[in-house]
Amino acid sequence: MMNIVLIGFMGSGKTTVGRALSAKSDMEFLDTDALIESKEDCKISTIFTEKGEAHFRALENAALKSLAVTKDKVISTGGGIVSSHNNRELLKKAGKVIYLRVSPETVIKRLEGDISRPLLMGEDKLSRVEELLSLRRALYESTADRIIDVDDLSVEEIVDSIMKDFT
Ligand SMILES: Nc1ncnc2c1ncn2[C@@H]1O[C@H](COP(=O)(O)OP(=O)(O)OP(=O)(O)O)[C@@H](O)[C@H]1O
Ligand SMILES: O=C(O)C1=C[C@@H](O)[C@@H](O)[C@H](O)C1
Ligand SMILES: [Mg+2]
Repeated sequence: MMNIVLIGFMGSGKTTVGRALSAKSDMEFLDTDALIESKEDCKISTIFTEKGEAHFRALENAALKSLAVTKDKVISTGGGIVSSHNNRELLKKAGKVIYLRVSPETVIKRLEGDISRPLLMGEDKLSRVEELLSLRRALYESTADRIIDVDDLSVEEIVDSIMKDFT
């Protein structure tokens, strides 16, 4: 089977849902953020502070390219991966793309106290999330084969909803 690729904003649950989907479906799990951290042997927050966002985006594009040749995997992505046109093309080629759509309020609730997401570190997080989402919303939607509104769904419900498409 082709890959299942999860996209969506920070805190939408791509990593959490991807891992649970992998466990339930017996498909291997890959996460672009985790691939970058292990290849660079460095936390994403450190890559951002020491090398900058542009460098991180180059690493992310390379990670995604390396996944384009895989199959039968569950692939979770970084929240900003849709920002580049090349990435959007690679995502569509990589497999069935599922957008986990989340509201800004849910993002804030889920990531309260989190310090691992460098783009959400300053004051007034809600405005920051709304601003980033307004730049990305259309990109997530146009890249996705399917959209799931996840605000009111448990991880298990999301996993089951995705698996229904493949049985
Ligand atoms: N459906 C859900 N219901 C409740 N909590 C959830 C749900 N999905 C994810 N979470 C929680 O939200 C937090 C963020 O989830 P996760 O790290 O999977 O997001 P992500 O989309 O991978 O974010 P990023 O883009 O930054 O990698 C975690 O604490 C996770 O347990
Ligand atoms: O939304 C984003 O731009 C990001 C999301 C995370 O998954 C990481 O890829 C990184 O923190 C950047
Ligand atoms: Mg993640």
